[in-house]
Amino acid sequence: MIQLRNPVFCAIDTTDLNKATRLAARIGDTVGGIKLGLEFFTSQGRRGVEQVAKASEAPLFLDLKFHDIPNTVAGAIRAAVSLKPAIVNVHAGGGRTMMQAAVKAASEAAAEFGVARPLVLAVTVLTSMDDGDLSETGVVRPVSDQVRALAALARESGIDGVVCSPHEASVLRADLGADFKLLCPGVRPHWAGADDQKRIMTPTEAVAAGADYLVVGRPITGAAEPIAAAEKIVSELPRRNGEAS
Ligand SMILES: O=c1ccn([C@@H]2O[C@H](COP(=O)(O)O)[C@@H](O)[C@H]2O)c(=O)[nH]1
Repeated sequence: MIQLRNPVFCAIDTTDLNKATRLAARIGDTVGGIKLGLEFFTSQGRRGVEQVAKASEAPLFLDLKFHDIPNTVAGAIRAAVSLKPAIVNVHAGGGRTMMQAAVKAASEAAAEFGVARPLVLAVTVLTSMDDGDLSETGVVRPVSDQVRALAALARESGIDGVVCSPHEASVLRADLGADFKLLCPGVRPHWAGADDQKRIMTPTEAVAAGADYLVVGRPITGAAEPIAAAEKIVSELPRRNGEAS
């Protein structure tokens, strides 16, 4: 269980350590959490993550989307847990045994390091993909069917929730119940462009569809006034139980 002031995680996608640290320090009081992903981690590594996390009180989503054999993913999750993230993730396409190994490694590492176990989420189909993109990978059923199948497999494997687009949130909520976490990138306020995202909704629509957490990057980080952009997004969302006013 993670406590957030609101459901918005700001994706800080940059290779620049100072920029990431400054933004995390400033935006941590506005958004619910911050997200660091492959671009930042590949350039700045663990030390970079530690510095950014220290600059902000906000919970950290370490979005490294592990996709490898079970033993390798377990080792990577173990290393990630020592950075005290609130959320980590793997690709559901890695399969049942890999997802089970990830959850087990997260529990064991949390106990060993004396930290809270992060939520372990599974990425279903990337929000940058539509039916045509998916079929080019050899998966010929519609994105929505593939997301449902991967989410069901993730839940059976002990995973806490999935990364999906807001388009699939309502059906996954109906399929998998209230406790299964739905984290949605592909979120765009009406005043922002889609960029490379293909399955998008506005923040308000995404929450109404059943998303627990929203990930918003460029509409905030690319704005002339990132804090004002984040405030605008957050202020339009309904307040939910336990969220700060
Ligand atoms: O399916 C997915 C999984 C992860 N992401 C990540 O979320 C952010 C979105 O950034 P925007 O700038 O708001 O598009 C980014 O870090 C992705 O790596 C995703 O978009 N879709």
